[in-house]
Amino acid sequence: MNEFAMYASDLLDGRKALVTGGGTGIGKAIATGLSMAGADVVIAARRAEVLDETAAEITAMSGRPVTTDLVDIRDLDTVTALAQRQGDIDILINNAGGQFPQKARDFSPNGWRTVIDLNLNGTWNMVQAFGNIMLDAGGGSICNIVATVGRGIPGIAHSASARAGVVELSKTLAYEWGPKVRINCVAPGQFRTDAYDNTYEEGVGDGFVEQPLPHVGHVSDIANAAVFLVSPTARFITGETLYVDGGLTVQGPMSALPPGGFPERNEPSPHR
Ligand SMILES: CCCCCCCCCCC/C=C/C(=O)SCCNC(=O)CCNC(=O)[C@H](O)C(C)(C)COP(=O)(O)OP(=O)(O)OC[C@H]1O[C@@H](n2cnc3c(N)ncnc32)[C@H](O)[C@@H]1OP(=O)(O)O
Ligand SMILES: NC(=O)C1=CN([C@@H]2O[C@H](COP(=O)(O)OP(=O)(O)OC[C@H]3O[C@@H](n4cnc5c(N)ncnc54)[C@H](OP(=O)(O)O)[C@@H]3O)[C@@H](O)[C@H]2O)C=CC1
Repeated sequence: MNEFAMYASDLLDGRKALVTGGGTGIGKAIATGLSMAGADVVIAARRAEVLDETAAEITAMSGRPVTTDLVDIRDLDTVTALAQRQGDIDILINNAGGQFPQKARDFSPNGWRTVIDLNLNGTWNMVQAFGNIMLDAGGGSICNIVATVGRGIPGIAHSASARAGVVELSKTLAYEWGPKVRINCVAPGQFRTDAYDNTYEEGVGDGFVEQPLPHVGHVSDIANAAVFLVSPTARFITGETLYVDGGLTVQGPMSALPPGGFPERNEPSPHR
């Protein structure tokens, strides 16, 4: 079974889709899913060589050309320039993002700002630039890739705050942009991408056996959720966040620091 071919190959025929961070990991999987479903896909990020390699790989699988373009979502000038080049999209996937794990008490002012700037302001830059064009053109669909917010995510308080902001932004714009632009989020649980493995210490997230579906997700699980949400199949869904997390947010360990990363949790409460 091809896990990226869960939909009809003409589901998104005639639609143009842009995926930020589409060269690697989850973004690459979403771009693959969109291309397999018949969309004309553009992948955009900062590293041209990575994008070019991925575009060729996707084309080899789907048989459809994939375009690459450059953007730094934190840099509004590059976002505006991208919107001028690729503004005729029907579908926008805001997947570019990331963070570093650290206890909140140790965040430097610049560390906090950097993660907020990437995940909240960067996503906003893209949403406004392309959303405005979609509104003028008559419509479109946006999907923001966030994280499993709602229970708190110890170890990445900056990113959890930014992602919660994106969820609330999406709900708000679902109303403001209502009849024309649908906007939803996908919240991934734990996905062992290269970036994940390079960022988190061994053992982090190993408690997934305690979640209802006790295994790590496959990136195609996110791709299939995102393709569904931006497709006409989800035409009556907007302002929603779809958790693709094996039930982690229902029951499971939510810390992005290694086991024992919060030794102060073992101290008795002063009950102040
Ligand atoms: C995972 C746990 C599983 C349990 C279940 C929990 C539920 C799920 C939780 C969600 C898990 C999310 C997973 C993923 O996102 S996987 C993909 C992961 N990969 C990444 O996120 C990599 C991307 N990260 C980065 O590129 C960088 O971290 C950054 C976002 C900061 C951007 O880098 P940039 O080069 O622009 O920034 P600088 O290096 O200039 O740094 C700016 C300031 O930030 C401070 N900083 C940077 N890295 C660290 C660090 N590792 N520790 C502490 N501080 C850091 C840096 O020092 C700068 O501040 P100062 O100027 O004050 O020094
Ligand atoms: N893997 C997981 O378990 C989870 C992941 N997520 C989120 O899902 C998304 C994808 O994660 P994943 O695939 O694992 O990680 P990756 O690091 O592989 O994906 C991030 C992508 O975003 C691009 N990117 C980063 N910063 C910028 C920027 N400033 N402008 C444009 N593009 C940028 C990167 O490309 P380039 O460097 O070339 O710009 C990269 O392709 C991220 O937002 C991540 O935080 C959320 C929860 C869990």
